Amino acid sequence: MVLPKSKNSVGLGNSLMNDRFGKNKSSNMHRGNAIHRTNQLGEKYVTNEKQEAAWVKMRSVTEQGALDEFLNTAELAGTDFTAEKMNNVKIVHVDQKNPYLLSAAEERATKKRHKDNHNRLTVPRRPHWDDKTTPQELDDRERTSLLEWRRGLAELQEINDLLLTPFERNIEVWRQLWRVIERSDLVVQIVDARNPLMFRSDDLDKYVKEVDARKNNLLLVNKADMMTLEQRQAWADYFENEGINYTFFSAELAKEMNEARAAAEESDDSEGSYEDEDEVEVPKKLEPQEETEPRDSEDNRTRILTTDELEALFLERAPKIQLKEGEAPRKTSIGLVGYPNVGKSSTINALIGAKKVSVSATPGKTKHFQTIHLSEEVILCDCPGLVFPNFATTKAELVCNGVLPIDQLREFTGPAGIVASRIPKRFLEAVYGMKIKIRAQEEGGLGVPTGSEVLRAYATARGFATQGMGSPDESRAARYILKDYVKGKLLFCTPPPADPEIDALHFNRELYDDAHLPARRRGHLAEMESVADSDVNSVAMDADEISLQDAPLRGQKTASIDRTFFGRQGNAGHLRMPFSYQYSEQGKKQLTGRKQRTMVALENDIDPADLRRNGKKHFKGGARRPKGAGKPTPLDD
Ligand SMILES: Nc1nc2c(ncn2[C@@H]2O[C@H](COP(=O)(O)OP(=O)(O)OP(=O)(O)O)[C@@H](O)[C@H]2O)c(=O)[nH]1
Repeated sequence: MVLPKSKNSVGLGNSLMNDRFGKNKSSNMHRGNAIHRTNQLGEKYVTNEKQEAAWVKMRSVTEQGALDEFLNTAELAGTDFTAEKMNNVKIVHVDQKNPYLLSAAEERATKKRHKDNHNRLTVPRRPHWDDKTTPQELDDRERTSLLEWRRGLAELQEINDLLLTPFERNIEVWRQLWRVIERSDLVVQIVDARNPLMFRSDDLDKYVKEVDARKNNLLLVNKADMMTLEQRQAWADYFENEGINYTFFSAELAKEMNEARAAAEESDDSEGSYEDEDEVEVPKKLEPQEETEPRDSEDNRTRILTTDELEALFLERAPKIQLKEGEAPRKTSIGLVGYPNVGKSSTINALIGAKKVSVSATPGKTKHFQTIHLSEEVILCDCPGLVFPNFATTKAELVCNGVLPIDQLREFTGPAGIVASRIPKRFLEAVYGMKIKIRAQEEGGLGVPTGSEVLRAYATARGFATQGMGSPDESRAARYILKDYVKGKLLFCTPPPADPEIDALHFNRELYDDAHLPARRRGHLAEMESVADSDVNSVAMDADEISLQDAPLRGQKTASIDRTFFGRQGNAGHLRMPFSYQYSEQGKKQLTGRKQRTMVALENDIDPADLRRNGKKHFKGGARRPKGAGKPTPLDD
């Protein structure tokens, strides 16, 4: 499937059209200096040097239309070309099975092909250069190297009929990565805990060692607050078996801890009242922790580090700096790389203890290589978020992993099918206050909802209707549900590879209990499970019974639907993240019960996942103030 082309898409195709048909014609004619290049056949040719704004050059290019892809490759190669009209349109027959998803057997076969071709998933290397290399020569070599790399991946994709992530194609972004690697003593790959291998490039680890064998790698499994202890244990086993240097971290928890610290400090001065978000009792004052008890090795394998511990780990894992004679002392350089949205900015924000980089759910915010002086010893190098080449089973999988954007989605049945198969029906019903009507097993149903059944139920419960026919607007429902899934409001963590395979539903079973529901919806899961389906039907909405034609009544209907479902304490809102972050300068000063508990949990060695389940119990008898809670580290510059 070719995604709709962005209005802002750049590329030679657009430029040619503009040149030819006059748009910006006069400016294009004077746009750049002539550059003399030589292609691989030794033929000389002249190009105009592009003089684009820095932000245009750094724009991430991941998916290109066929023409742009072709022209861009030609541009990189500096070749002339002729176009040929191709006629390779695939027709997909829609039958019972969702054509956008794989059957279990197909998935196994695809994964085997992934394994067989895994070593072909490389990152582009920066070509060799030395003092004698001119900038022009280096530029040419870099382009040639990138071109060869792209050709290799295109071949891999076509010959083996494999689907790849929409990997970064912009040479400027790769140049940033090359610089970050060259500069760093320790390269930290940040990945999303929900699917660490999807976001990891093991070839990047190899490349780091190729650049300089003394450099080290660290895999930072961020968003670990979304995992259960058992899940962290399983992944720790896997990483250890594979010899991967890893650690668990949660930028979200760390941020809450920073905020809680700052607020606790303020509360020392004034007897402030805390805003408690739920019914859990929160101690008014945190007492200093007497001493830190030694942690056992199991705990070290799976614990989620605090920011202080993470900084210490960086220094521990980075090689000792060996200065050459006459060389001035320098700080240890830590390079942070990863896909967009894995939480690089959040990790850096948590580390510096103050908001310096904007945090956003939109991919591709960090677009320039930045250095941040974290302390007297550590300097962080933040690389733009970039998608590494990796295999994917389906585009639907890429959407669910947040790698393909939801807003540009045209085919939503595949991703919705994945959500429906992963998140238990009862849990979806309890989260959204809806009844999912599924096809009876005797009529060919599988006992679990299809994506469409979930979407219809959601659209009906929210009053989303299509224009004209007024049927449930599944496409609109899909956008909401998929965004909730990508954000982690509907949680699913991929198990590590194992033989025999770990059952994913069992692996995730602890994520669908009452404690993972929004506070005001707790209790409904148990209630629902105890009520027979027929009884539930009498209070819940039924996709076939509710008319969605009456647009002005939609809001009222939605509210009344949810009230019916949830009784008097009904809540039509969305599930709140257990550790959702609402940043504001003022917000920092408002210590909430939840944030205070997070800090206390981390400082008192309580598993944050456990904390959510048994919140109140942990705080009986009072909690203590963390030792060494201090102000954030000041920046050098
Ligand atoms: N639950 C949870 N969410 C997190 C964590 N870290 C980051 N997030 C969320 O993930 C989203 C992306 O975080 P960012 O820090 O902007 O990601 P990034 O990698 O810097 O993204 P780019 O700037 O696009 O490269 C935000 O919505 C964060 O709130 C975490 O540890 N736990």
